[in-house]
Amino acid sequence: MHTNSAVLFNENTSFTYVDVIVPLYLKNTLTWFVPSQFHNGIAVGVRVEVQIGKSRRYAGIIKKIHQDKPANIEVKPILNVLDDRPILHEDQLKLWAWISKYYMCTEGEVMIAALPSHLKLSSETVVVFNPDHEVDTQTLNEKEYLVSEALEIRSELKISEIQKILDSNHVYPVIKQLIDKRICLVFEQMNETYKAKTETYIHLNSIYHNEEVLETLVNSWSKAPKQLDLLLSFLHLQRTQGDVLKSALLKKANASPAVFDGLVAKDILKVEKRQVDRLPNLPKEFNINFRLSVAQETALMQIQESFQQFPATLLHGVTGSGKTMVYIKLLEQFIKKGVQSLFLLPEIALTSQIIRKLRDHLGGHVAIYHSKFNMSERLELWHKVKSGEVKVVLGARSALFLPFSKLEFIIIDEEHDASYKQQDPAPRYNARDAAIFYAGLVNAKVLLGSATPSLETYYNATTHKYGLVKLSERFGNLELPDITTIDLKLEALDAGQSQIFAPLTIDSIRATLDKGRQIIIFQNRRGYSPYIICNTCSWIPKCTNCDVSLNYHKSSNKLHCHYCGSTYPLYKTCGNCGNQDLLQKNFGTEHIEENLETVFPEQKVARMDTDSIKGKHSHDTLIKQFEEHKIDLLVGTQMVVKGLDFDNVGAVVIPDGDSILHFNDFRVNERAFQLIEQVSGRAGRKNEHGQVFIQLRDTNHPLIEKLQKHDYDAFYNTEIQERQMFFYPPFSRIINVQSRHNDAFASKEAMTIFCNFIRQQYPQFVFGPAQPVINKVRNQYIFECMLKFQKNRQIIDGIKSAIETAVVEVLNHPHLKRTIFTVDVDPL
Ligand SMILES: Nc1ncnc2c1ncn2[C@@H]1O[C@H](COP(=O)(O)OP(=O)(O)OP(=O)(O)O)[C@@H](O)[C@H]1O
Ligand SMILES: [Zn+2]
Repeated sequence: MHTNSAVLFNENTSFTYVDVIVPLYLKNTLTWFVPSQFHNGIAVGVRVEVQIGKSRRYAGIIKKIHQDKPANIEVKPILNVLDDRPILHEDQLKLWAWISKYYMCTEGEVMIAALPSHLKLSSETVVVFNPDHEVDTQTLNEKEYLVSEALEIRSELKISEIQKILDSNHVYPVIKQLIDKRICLVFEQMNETYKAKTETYIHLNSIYHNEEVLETLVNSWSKAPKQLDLLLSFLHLQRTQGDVLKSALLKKANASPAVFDGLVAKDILKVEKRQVDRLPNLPKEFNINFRLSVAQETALMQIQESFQQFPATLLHGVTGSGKTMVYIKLLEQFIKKGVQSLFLLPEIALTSQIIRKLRDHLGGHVAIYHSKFNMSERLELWHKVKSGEVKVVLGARSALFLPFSKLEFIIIDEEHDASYKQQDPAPRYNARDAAIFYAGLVNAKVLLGSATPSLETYYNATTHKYGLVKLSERFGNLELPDITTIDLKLEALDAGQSQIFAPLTIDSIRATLDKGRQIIIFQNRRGYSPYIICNTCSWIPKCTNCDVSLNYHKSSNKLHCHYCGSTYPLYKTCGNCGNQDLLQKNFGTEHIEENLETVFPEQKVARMDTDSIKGKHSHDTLIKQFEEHKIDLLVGTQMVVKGLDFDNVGAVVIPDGDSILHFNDFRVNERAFQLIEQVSGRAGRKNEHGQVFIQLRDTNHPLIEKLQKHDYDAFYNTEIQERQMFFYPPFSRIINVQSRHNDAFASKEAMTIFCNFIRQQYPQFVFGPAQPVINKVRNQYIFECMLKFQKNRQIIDGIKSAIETAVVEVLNHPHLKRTIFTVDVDPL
């Protein structure tokens, strides 16, 4: 009975509760009770340790503090407060909430995408020992020491194992400390392959920091005079230069590594492997050593005027017009004002080229947020952005989630790029659109840049929802390249030397090479040949998990599935009729590379696609080699298209234009125009006029003439009419829904029930169920439907809630409960 009276007593005083976001797929935000000892530590944006279920623990983020006891459920207490101040601002949480609502995912899923892994902890988290960090054990308390010692021996531990080691469930604060002290890292599969560059620094064992002890050591030195010499050189260097690099020490003392190792063995010198910032810490200085052209200057002024009037402005500047220089000028102004800016780029365009350019002119004011950088660096940047120390962040879509304190300017370069949209997993958000929403929240100005804007953005600009500024000439008054078509109906492929290029194309390539200029060959397909087909019965080998045709890769001499990565041995005979007459149809980048090597044996050929950059040549190395003219012919996929700036490209060749122009999607024309105009735009950017050669059969395709005139407006005017006629975006909104199940019938039934449910309410909006072109991936059968409807707030909200109800409805059928639904809002 006395327990009851205790509760009664407490209910008179007010209880404090917190709503907490945890990095999980959970439909509803959960609520915890805050024990009184934590009352002073809690705030919105602070991480707390919470338990879900019997044993799983998470570091969640406080979203709301309140006094409303949730009805009908037992509320558990939070276990710990992990931060002494919020790790993000309330505006960030508003952005999370918007993304979750708009893109129909949970805030937990947004949290997973938004936070660097070092800020996310859960029972499943694995922490690893940081091999590059010398642990100064004196700075650790007993618990931290125990864990760091265990980590050093075992190199990785699950959080549950750490709980055992400490014989306590309260381990999150200890782990947080160890992360802050850089002794442990949170393990992430993705980063395994990335090896940060390290340099070896030397320290004196701290017992010799005491002058007397050091003197005794030196004076009583007997054997190994070379070691003593080295030690003295070290002491000298340390006094004169501060941090001592091992390489510098050995050079100065002219000593061998063995002598050095002797001093380490005696525990006199200590070795510290320090991760080198790939980017040197540049001074925060400007170096604006260029002048804008008259056209650029005018554009700059118009952008500033437009900022007074519109929340977002489109800079529509042709390829090579120098949009980057205009961005740099604007960034300079915002930095000088003391406020922050965010420069977003598609991941793949985030190369050392653009990084170099920004840092050349804006120095240490620019920081980079890149998935290639290690996790400690990302955590450090997180804090520097929050404190306002960092003024400009250059990054891909996830940089939007950084905790800016006074963000006033967002650049979204190559705004048309589909990789701003995250495909898988959820949140399936478009960082461009989320950035525009966020800018509205914090009152920042947005500049969208592109030579080939998306239809949606150009529509917004021409209907005065956004401002529009044009930059219609290339810098240095260079002309845009000439586009020539090579008609494959008339020009047979060169049967002798090449099954890929027509003789006319080869002649044109040769003429360009003879002038000492470089060439880019664009083919949007990896591998050797996209598919193999039986000449007798037309059988095509397919992936048994994914129902897509397999691609032959010569380097592995195997057939590859580009969807699930499975490989298959090469077929010698047809799997259907047994005939041995198998043909390779079409060609991928690998085949082109090989072909060029045969036709141009004297020239250096290289390939840039996701296969080639995994190996010894990284994306950046290839770009650098091409810049330095060490490569004559560069074959590549989309990767060669994105915003690259080379000075000596004489020609761009597109060997298979038809495959770009014919594709089963309502955005085919937009994609084709963007792709061809962008890849063409890599030619003739400096000095001399560039050429583009497109091999194709469909030479009368209406896009070709518009491309030849580089007439975006003509393309837009035709395309926008078609969109209106067929009620596609930007005139309508689309949500795609897919069902997946390892049983084909179940998947179809699930989608059918789903569609019927939505149809009851919105009969005219549902298109489906349908089987997508690729209808089996990783042994899951896929069915889909498209919901297409008016851009009307009420309808959109209605449809979204109907989708949620319909999913629940389907999953209520016992035999369908394992169906996976994915919802893609504004799919690309
Ligand atoms: N004002 C200027 N002074 C000196 N060089 C300039 C200036 N403007 C542009 N350039 C040079 O012209 C080239 C093209 O500029 P930039 O790369 O900014 O074009 P862009 O508009 O971004 O093109 P794309 O859309 O094709 O990526 C670059 O090498 C750039 O350094
Ligand atoms: Zn497959």
